[in-house]
Amino acid sequence: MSQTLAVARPGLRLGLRPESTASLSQSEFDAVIARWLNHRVVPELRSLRKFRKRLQAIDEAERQVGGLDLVARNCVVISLRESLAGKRLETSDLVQAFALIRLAMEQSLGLRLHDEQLYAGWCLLTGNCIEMQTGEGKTVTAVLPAIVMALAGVPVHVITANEYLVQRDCRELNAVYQWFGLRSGIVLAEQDESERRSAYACDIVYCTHQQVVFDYLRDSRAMEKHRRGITEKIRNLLDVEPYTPLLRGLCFAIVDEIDSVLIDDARTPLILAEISSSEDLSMADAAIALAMARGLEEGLHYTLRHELRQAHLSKTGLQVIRERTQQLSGTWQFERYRHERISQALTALYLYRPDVDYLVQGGRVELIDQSTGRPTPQRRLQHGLHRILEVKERCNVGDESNPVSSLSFQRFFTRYHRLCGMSGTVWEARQELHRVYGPRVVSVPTAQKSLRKIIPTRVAVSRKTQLELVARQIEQLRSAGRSVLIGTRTVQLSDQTSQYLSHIGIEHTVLNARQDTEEASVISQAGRKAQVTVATNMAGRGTDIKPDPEVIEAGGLHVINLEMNDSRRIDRQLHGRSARQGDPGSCQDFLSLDDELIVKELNPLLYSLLSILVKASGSGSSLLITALIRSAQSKVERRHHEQRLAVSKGQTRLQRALAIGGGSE
Ligand SMILES: Nc1ncnc2c1ncn2[C@@H]1O[C@H](COP(=O)(O)OP(=O)(O)OP(=O)(O)O)[C@@H](O)[C@H]1O
Repeated sequence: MSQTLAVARPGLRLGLRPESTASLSQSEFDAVIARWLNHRVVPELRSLRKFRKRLQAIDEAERQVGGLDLVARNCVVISLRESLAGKRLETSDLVQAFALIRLAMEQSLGLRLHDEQLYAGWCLLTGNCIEMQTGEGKTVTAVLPAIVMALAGVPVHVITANEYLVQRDCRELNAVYQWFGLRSGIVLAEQDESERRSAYACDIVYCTHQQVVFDYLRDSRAMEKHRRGITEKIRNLLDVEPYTPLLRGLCFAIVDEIDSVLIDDARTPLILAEISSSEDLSMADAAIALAMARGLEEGLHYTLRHELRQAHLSKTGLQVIRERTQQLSGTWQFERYRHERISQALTALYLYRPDVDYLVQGGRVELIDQSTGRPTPQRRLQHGLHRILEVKERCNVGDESNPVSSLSFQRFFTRYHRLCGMSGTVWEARQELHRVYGPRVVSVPTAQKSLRKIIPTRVAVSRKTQLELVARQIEQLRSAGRSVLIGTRTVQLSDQTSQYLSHIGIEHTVLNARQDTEEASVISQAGRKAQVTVATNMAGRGTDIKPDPEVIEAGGLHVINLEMNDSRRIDRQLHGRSARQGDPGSCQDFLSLDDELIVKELNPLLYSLLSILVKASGSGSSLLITALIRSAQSKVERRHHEQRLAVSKGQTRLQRALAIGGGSE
């Protein structure tokens, strides 16, 4: 059986599955997948009311299997496995699978799945995306479709937003998978090829979207090289081992935090860097471009468009550069290259800031993901910009790393046979998600009424006033016995806040892209009595802060958001760290007029109006203040939406061009 690539043969998207890693033959495997991934197989029940009948059946099945001893129960699991992987698929099998999973969860984790979670699990199985409020237990819900699919022999990818969640979720849920005799594995950036290979060979793999896309690109590259080598092989009659891909096909993916992964992160394609030297900018050229750019004057030689992160050279600017590069040889003599390099150098100098847009760590420039607050070491800016940033920050990385392949998330995720996902904040993005990726969003009701108290947004006249007022609030909350989480968008503000709190003697812990080694322990302590945690969005999405019983008694965790995020969804994720699973808690956006996003996005007239309102209210709140702030945020949301569209279109064009040229990726 030959190995095929999804890219090369769009009809055969299972092509990356190697024979050696599965017990089924290819045709059996395809039949299972096709049957499983056919929408008609699992009846869609898009309301909890319609699902009630099925819930009764699950309860009944659970009562029956609950009374069995270990041996009898294992026999039930084995026959279910055979049945799920067999010729016909019965709804009764699914009911039994759900009943067994609920039982397994209770026995191994001491946690009983709510009816709402069972309903959400069913929706996932049918290829939908579910919106469940933050803290309602999506992580454990994903186990339902993961186990059903894995028992049926379908390789499952559980994809989440960061490696902290990858490790946490797999570790916490491993006992349930073992209950069914299934193997789960994790893929991390630091792993070598053999570790990745054994992780992908597991029934259920936890990984980030970056890792799975990189591995897919690597497989594609390796197989392309192998394919090209065939003629040579035949010519020389050499017997060379075929390349075995890491991935076992793109079959079924459950994407946790789906709006972060498929929406927020889809503005830039992922780039695979490899050793080669001709295409990217050399260190020497980057240094020349920077030196030239430093000698130019804003307004006269160039203009900056902050919102688009672009620098534009004026006619005078172009003329000056032409004169100054006359002595240089090579590509410097081409107008287009000169223009592009100097524009990129201006962008690197004035539109990318350390500790806000990137970190300099271990002699490398690492971009900070604005929605998660985490460094993204494998992401590189295109067209030489990353190299210029490295030279700007005096990183001596050499000329070794060059981009060779790129793939947008839009293209990658639509290659899965079935894609489903979950998030607490996906409703706003439902249309884009459906249009671009396919799944529809189903809203799942909460198991218990949310007790989260949302305090109206306040805006302080300056950063200084903001920190003073927030510090006062922290004192009050601490003396009331509550715990406090202070959220910032940038590493810079988290450092500034931490310095201020230290200065006035408020004890606290910090979690940001620079101080991320203690992540698990910072999170585990964040719910303690009088505990103050200052964190970037690293402590946002997905993080489960468990307040101590005495903190819950005192009113739970209070979240203060100091900086507006690029989208309301990210703000809401931060709020969602409070009041989880029916506990009390509260949250507030406490912004400042100095907030970069407000300053940049509001037009001068509206900004003046906002300043007047804020000053008149004494750093307070009003509906009009909130509306003005939201309008600035909506502007960014619209722009990002357009950027995602541009990435999609760009990749489609590239793909068409390659198809004409006969390329595969
Ligand atoms: N059925 C249940 N019974 C009791 N506790 C549960 C149940 N389901 C989940 N939990 C607990 O609720 C907490 C929150 O779960 P989880 O982190 O999965 O929520 P989430 O919906 O993914 O939140 P977020 O949207 O913030 O990521 C966890 O501590 C989990 O153990």
